[in-house]
Amino acid sequence: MFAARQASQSVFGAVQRRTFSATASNATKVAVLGAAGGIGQPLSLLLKLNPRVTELALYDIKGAPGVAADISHINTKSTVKGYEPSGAGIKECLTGAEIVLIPAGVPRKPGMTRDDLFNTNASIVRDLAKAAADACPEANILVIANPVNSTVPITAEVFKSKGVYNPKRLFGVTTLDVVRASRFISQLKSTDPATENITVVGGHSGATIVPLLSQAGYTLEGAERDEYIKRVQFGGDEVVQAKGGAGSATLSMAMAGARFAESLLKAAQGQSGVVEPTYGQSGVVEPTYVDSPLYKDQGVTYFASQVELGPNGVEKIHPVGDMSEFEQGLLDVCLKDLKSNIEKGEKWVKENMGN
Ligand SMILES: NC(=O)C1=CN([C@@H]2O[C@H](COP(=O)(O)OP(=O)(O)OC[C@H]3O[C@@H](n4cnc5c(N)ncnc54)[C@H](O)[C@@H]3O)[C@@H](O)[C@H]2O)C=CC1
Ligand SMILES: O=C([O-])CC(=O)C(=O)O
Repeated sequence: MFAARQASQSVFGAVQRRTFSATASNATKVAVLGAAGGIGQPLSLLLKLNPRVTELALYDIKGAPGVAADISHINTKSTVKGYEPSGAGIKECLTGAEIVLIPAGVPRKPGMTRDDLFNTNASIVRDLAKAAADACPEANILVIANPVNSTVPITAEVFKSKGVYNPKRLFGVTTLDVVRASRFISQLKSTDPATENITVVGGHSGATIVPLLSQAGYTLEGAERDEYIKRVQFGGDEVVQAKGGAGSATLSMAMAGARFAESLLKAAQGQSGVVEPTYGQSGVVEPTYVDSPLYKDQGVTYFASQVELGPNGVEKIHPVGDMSEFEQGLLDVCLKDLKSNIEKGEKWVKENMGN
C-alpha cells in the first residue's frame, strides 16, 4: 500500500520530492505532435514535470520552438527541443521516441459533433501516423485527436500499409472519460474524487462512452442516473459550450493525457498491478481504446476496456465484466455507433492513403 502510494505520486510530487529519480537506463524520449495547441502546451508542461521522461520532443506546424524554449527553463532534468516543418522537422522529432502523443487537429465549436471534425482531422492524423511509422515504428502511439473512434483505425491502417503495425502499441486516449466519470460521481456521493476510479468502456464520443458505475458498487436511479450518464457521455459538450467557440477541453485533457502516458511509462519500467488511486493517479491497468478481440464477432474491431499495460504496450485486454441490465442497454447502443465510426475511418484511409 505504502509503495503504491509513493509511486502514484510521482508526476505531481516530482518537483517537491527530490528523492525520486529516473535512471539513465530508463531514458525515455516522448514526442508531442501538436505541441503548441490548447492541449499540447499544458500536456508538454506536465510531461516536463515527469521524472520518467528524459527527452521531450515538441512538434507543431507552428510555434513549437517557442513552447520548447519556455518549458525548457523548468528545473527538471529532461531536455526539451521544439521542431517545426521548416527546421529539423518531424523526422528528427520522432526518431528514438518511445511514446508519441498526437493532440494535433482541430477542436469542436458549439453545435458540432466530434464526427464533424473527421474531414479535417483524418488527413492530419494520417500524415502524422505516416511520419511515425517511418521514424519510430516501435513507439507507443497515443491518439488524442478527434474523432478518436475513427482516428485510431486510420492510424492502424497507415501502419499496416507500411508493414509495421503492432496492435499492442496503438492507443486511443479515453482517460478523460474516466476522469470525468470519477469526478462526477464524487460530486453526487460527496466522496473524495481521488479515490474514485470508474471504469468507462466503449469509445470516445456521445453514446459510445459507457460508464460502468455498478462495478464500483454504485446504483443510481431515475433522473439522477440519466443526468449522470448524460454528463459523462456529453461532458465534452459542456466544455465546448462554456468556451463559446474558443475550443474544447484542453486543461483536463492535458492532465488525462499525461496520466495515461505516465501509466505507460510505469508499465514500461516494470511496475505491475493496479496502483491505488490518488490525485493525479495512474495505474498500469487503464481503460483505453485499442484493437480488441472483445466484440470483433460483431464487427467492432476497436474497443475501450480495462487494458493491462506492460513493457510491450498492451499486455492483456480485460473483458468488460459484469454489468447491470441498464448498462448492457447502453453498451448495445455503443457497439452500433462504434462499428460505423470504425468503418468510416478504415474506408476513408484506404481510399485516401496518398503517397
Ligand atoms: N481524446 C480526447 O479525450 C480529447 C481530444 N481532443 C481533441 O484534441 C485535438 C486538439 O485539440 P486542441 O489542442 O484543443 O486544439 P488546438 O487547435 O488548440 O491545437 C491543435 C494544434 O495542432 C496543430 N496542428 C494542426 N495540424 C498539424 C499537423 N499537421 N502537424 C502538427 N501539428 C498540427 C495546430 O497548429 C495546433 O497548435 C482536437 O481534435 C480535439 O477534438 C480534445 C479534448 C479531449
Ligand atoms: O468534446 C470535445 O470535442 C473534446 C473531447 O473529446 C472531450 O472533451 O472529451
